[in-house]
Amino acid sequence: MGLQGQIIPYKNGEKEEDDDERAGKEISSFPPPPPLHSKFAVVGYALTSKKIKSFLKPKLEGLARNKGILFVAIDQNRPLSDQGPFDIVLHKLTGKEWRQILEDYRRTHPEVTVLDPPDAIQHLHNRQSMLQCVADMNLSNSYGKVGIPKQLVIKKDASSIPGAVAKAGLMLPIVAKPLVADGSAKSHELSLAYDQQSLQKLEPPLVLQEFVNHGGVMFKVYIVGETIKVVRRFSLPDVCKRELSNIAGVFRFPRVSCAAASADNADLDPGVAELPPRPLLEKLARELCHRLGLRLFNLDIIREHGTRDRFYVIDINYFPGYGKMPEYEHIFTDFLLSLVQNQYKKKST
Ligand SMILES: Nc1ncnc2c1ncn2[C@@H]1O[C@H](COP(=O)(O)OP(=O)(O)OP(=O)(O)O)[C@@H](O)[C@H]1O
Ligand SMILES: O=P(O)(O)O[C@H]1[C@H](O)[C@@H](O)[C@H](OP(=O)(O)O)[C@@H](OP(=O)(O)O)[C@H]1O
Ligand SMILES: [Mg+2]
Ligand SMILES: [Mg+2]
Repeated sequence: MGLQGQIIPYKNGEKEEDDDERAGKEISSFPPPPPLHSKFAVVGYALTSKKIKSFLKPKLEGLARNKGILFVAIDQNRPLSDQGPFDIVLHKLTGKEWRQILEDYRRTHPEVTVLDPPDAIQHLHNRQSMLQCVADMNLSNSYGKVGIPKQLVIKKDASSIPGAVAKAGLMLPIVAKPLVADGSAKSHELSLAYDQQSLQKLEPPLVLQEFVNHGGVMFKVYIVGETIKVVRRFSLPDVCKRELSNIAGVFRFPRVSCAAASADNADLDPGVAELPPRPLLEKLARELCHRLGLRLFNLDIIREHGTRDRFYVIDINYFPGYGKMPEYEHIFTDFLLSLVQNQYKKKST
C-alpha cells in the first residue's frame, strides 16, 4: 500500500503523526481531499478530461474514499516515480511515449498494479487483432455459439476492394470500420456499403465485416475484473433482402452504440431482447480476460436474428464508458479494494 501498508478508511478529524510526503501533489479536488497523512490506498489516474468527467464522478470518489481509496491525478509533466507512491495506476491515454513511460514504470515498480498493461491494450487498437481471440476461442457449448462476423482487412488500394470482397465470399451489406481503433473520433467513423461497386468509395486501411441482422438490439457486456454486467442498447436495424436489392451506395453512420439510448426498458420482441445466457457470457469474459491480459473492457455482442443461440462479438473496447454501467461505482470500488488487499497479502507472505 502506498503509505502504511494497511487500509484504514478516513474518518473526519482523524489525526496521525505521519509525514506529509504527498503535500503539494495534485490531488482530485472533489470531494475535499482527506489529510495527506491518512492511511489510504492510492490510485493514480491518467485519463482524458472526457473520461474524468464520465467516470470519476463524485459518487465514485466518495464511495472509494469511505473504503480507504484515494484517487490522485498523475501529472504527465513529471516523472511517474517522483509521484505517489501509488498502489494502482489507472490509465487511458494513447501514444508511444506514454506507453514507454508506463512500461518503464512497471519494470521499476513491480509492486504497483497498472490497469492495464499497455501492450495488452495495444492489442485492441487494431480491429483485426481485437477480435482474433474470440475467433481462436471458438466458443460453443450447450448455451450457444460465439464467433465473429466474416471479415477482411484492406490495407490500401480502394479499387481492389470489390474483387477482394468477392474472392473472400463476403456477403453484402458490409460494415466498413477503420482498422485503427484508438478512441479517436476518426476511428469511430463507420459506414455501411450496400453494393459491390460502391465499395471502391471506402478509404483503407479498413476492416470490412459482414453485417449481421440482429433485430436492432445489441448487448454491451462490461467487465471489471471478475464482475460482468450486461445492458441492452439500440443498434442498427436489420437490412432485408428487398432493401438490399433496391439500395446502392455507402452510408456513413455515427457512433450508434454510444449515441443510442438504453434499450433495457423498451418494449421489445422477447426473442430479440433476451440477454445472452449468463454462463456463456461468463465463460467468454473469463477466457477473454485471460487471453487478452486485460481487466477493464467491454464487448459488443449481437444475436443473429431468428436464432436463439448464435452470437457474434463485433467490438471490444478498453476502459469503456463505465459511467453507463449500472452500479459501476460500487463494482469499481470493490474491485480496486480487492486488488490492494491482494497486494497486501502478497507482501505479508
Ligand atoms: N458486423 C456487424 N453487424 C451488424 N451491426 C454491426 C456490425 N458491426 C457494427 N455494427 C453496428 O455498428 C455499431 C458500431 O460498431 P462498433 O461497435 O464496431 O464501432 P465502435 O465505433 O468501435 O463503437 P464503440 O463506441 O462501442 O467503441 C455497433 O454498435 C452495431 O450497432
Ligand atoms: O461504454 P460504451 O458505450 O462502449 O462507449 C464508450 C466507448 O466504447 C469508449 O471508447 C469511450 O471512451 P473513450 O472516448 O475514452 O475512447 C467511452 O467514452 P466515455 O467514457 O466518455 O463515455 C464510451 O463512449
Ligand atoms: Mg462498439
Ligand atoms: Mg469500439
